[in-house]
Amino acid sequence: MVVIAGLIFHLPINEWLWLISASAIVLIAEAANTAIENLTDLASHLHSNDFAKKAKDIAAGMVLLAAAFAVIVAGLIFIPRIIALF
Ligand SMILES: Nc1ncnc2c1ncn2[C@@H]1O[C@H](COP(=O)(O)OP(=O)(O)OP(=O)(O)O)[C@@H](O)[C@H]1O
Repeated sequence: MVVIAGLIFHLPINEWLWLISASAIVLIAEAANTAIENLTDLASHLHSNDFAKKAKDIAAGMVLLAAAFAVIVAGLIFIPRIIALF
């Protein structure tokens, strides 16, 4: 959707770089989160453990922060252009 919107609005190269960077950060955070979840399950042997809970919650928070950053970047780029359409 972001790529299609970027093509429709003919974004300049610097804004494409922000969008690509934000998307890459989300994918990297998701990959790190998945790796941490798997390592945590391995280390905790799938048993309930406070350290395992904290590790998974912090890793999930990392993805949330990355997603929030991507939403802010996309909002700053697209909201003024969408408003200008009306
Ligand atoms: N071994 C554990 N001990 C204690 N709490 C755990 C443990 N494993 C998971 N939890 C808690 O359950 C929540 C969900 O864990 P889960 O492994 O399903 O991760 P998830 O964030 O739902 O992963 P996914 O990315 O697959 O959706 C964690 O955020 C954590 O709070």
